[in-house]
Amino acid sequence: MTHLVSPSILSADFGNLQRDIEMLNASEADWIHVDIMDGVFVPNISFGFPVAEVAKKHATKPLDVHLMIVEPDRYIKRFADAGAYGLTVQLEACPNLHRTVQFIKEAGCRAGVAINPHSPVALLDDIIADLDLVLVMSVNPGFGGQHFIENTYKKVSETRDLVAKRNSKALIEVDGGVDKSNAGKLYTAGANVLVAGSSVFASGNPSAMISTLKHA
Ligand SMILES: O=C(CO)[C@H](O)[C@H](O)COP(=O)(O)O
Ligand SMILES: [Fe+2]
Repeated sequence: MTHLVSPSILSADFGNLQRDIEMLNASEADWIHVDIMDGVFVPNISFGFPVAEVAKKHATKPLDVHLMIVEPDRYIKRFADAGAYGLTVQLEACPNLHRTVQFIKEAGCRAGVAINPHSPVALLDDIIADLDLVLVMSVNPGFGGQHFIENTYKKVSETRDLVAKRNSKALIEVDGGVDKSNAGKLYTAGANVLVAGSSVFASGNPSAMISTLKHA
């Protein structure tokens, strides 16, 4: 079973971003999670291309870019050019999701789709075979440091069942409120990739916390 950790730089120190990314390079982190928020799809604005490019410049690990933006098709090529390894769009932001997924692949990136806490896993039924990643949101997107929603475990196991049923190769990622208290249970439910922002960067020893999450 694949167990990866993707620390979110949303919780990094932006005054010392290079230092924090070098810490991630030296840690057991597998990917680096980059949260793009537009203030329209979500009620918060995080950062855009310049910060993603700094992440790419210093990171030795793949960038796992999570687009919490409306009309993501307009920006897929630019994030691919900025060095994204994976591009994950929100299902709720994509009226033509199949086309968006093809755009991501044509841009040379792994294609991910995120579902919000209120969106049923069944909405992925006819797209999951085309995906490299499903991101099950365990908070309402827009902010770091929120409380983990318990219904996520059920959704992760439903996603695992759908991946098997549709013979999909998609990894299952969970994002929001992930910490050492829920990481092991998420892996047991079927998660492959855990995103963690505040639990990593607010801990006294981020690198050790990444290892704790990876081996939970
Ligand atoms: O997509 C996100 C928020 O919308 C972030 O990736 C997520 O919240 C990570 O932060 P934390 O681990 O602190 O919850
Ligand atoms: Fe995220």
